[in-house]
Amino acid sequence: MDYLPITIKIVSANILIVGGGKVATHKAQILARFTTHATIVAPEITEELKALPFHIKEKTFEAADLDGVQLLFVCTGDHELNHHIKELAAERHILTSVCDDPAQCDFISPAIYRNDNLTIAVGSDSRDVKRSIRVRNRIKELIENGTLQID
Ligand SMILES: C[C@@]1(CC(=O)O)C2=NC(=C\c3[nH]c(c(CCC(=O)O)c3CC(=O)O)Cc3[nH]c(c(CC(=O)O)c3CCC(=O)O)/C=C3\N/C(=C\2)[C@@H](CCC(=O)O)[C@]3(C)CC(=O)O)/[C@H]1CCC(=O)O
Ligand SMILES: NC(=O)c1ccc[n+]([C@@H]2O[C@H](COP(=O)([O-])OP(=O)(O)OC[C@H]3O[C@@H](n4cnc5c(N)ncnc54)[C@H](O)[C@@H]3O)[C@@H](O)[C@H]2O)c1
Repeated sequence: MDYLPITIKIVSANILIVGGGKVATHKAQILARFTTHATIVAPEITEELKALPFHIKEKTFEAADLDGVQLLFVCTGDHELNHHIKELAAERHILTSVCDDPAQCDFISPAIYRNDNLTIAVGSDSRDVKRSIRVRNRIKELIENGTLQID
């Protein structure tokens, strides 16, 4: 077991997503359920991502974009670039998740079910993300059809 499940207070954290494609959009949509305070940097950014209440920097990533960042999602489609950004972030001790390389992740995003203040987060230590999503969906269904009581 390499990963400790914890919940992090992010309301005033400096969060950066590098990348503006399918995966970055997906991560940002989940993030937007928890905060309005994040920055996106990428030369091409989807319309769905631009519609979120985040700070958009439509440009190529530079090392200076990491200044002051506390939590980083590296989500470009370029494996080498992702690796390079992770190295820059490590020098700066920034907690980083790399979308295409679980072994490089300092943290991993679980599949989340949220009901008021109750959060159920399902993870597989990065081994089988489809299983995490499947189990989260089953729990959600059991709660929503009344089979699993949470009150
Ligand atoms: C749960 C969720 C949370 C979130 O993202 O916030 C999440 N991935 C989600 C979606 C999703 N991921 C993938 C597909 C396409 C599946 C398909 O092919 O059909 C979809 C579905 C979609 O996009 O709809 C594929 C995929 N995922 C990773 C890789 C790279 C690799 O493993 O090498 C590849 C393969 C790329 C490839 O090979 O092409 C990596 C990671 N994905 C994780 C989390 C972490 C492990 C969590 C755990 O411990 O289980 C980890 C390790 C790192 C991280 O990202 O934190 C979120 C669901 C949110 C929700 O439903 O609410
Ligand atoms: N972690 C996950 O949940 C998950 C899920 C599915 C896929 N993936 C992996 O994620 C990766 C990204 O996939 P995608 O579909 O989002 O790719 P994509 O091609 O849709 O998007 C790539 C993004 O990277 C940006 N980019 C490229 N060069 C850049 C630079 N120099 N600076 C800043 N941004 C730059 C582009 O502008 C674009 O917005 C793939 O390797 C895929 O295997 C991860």
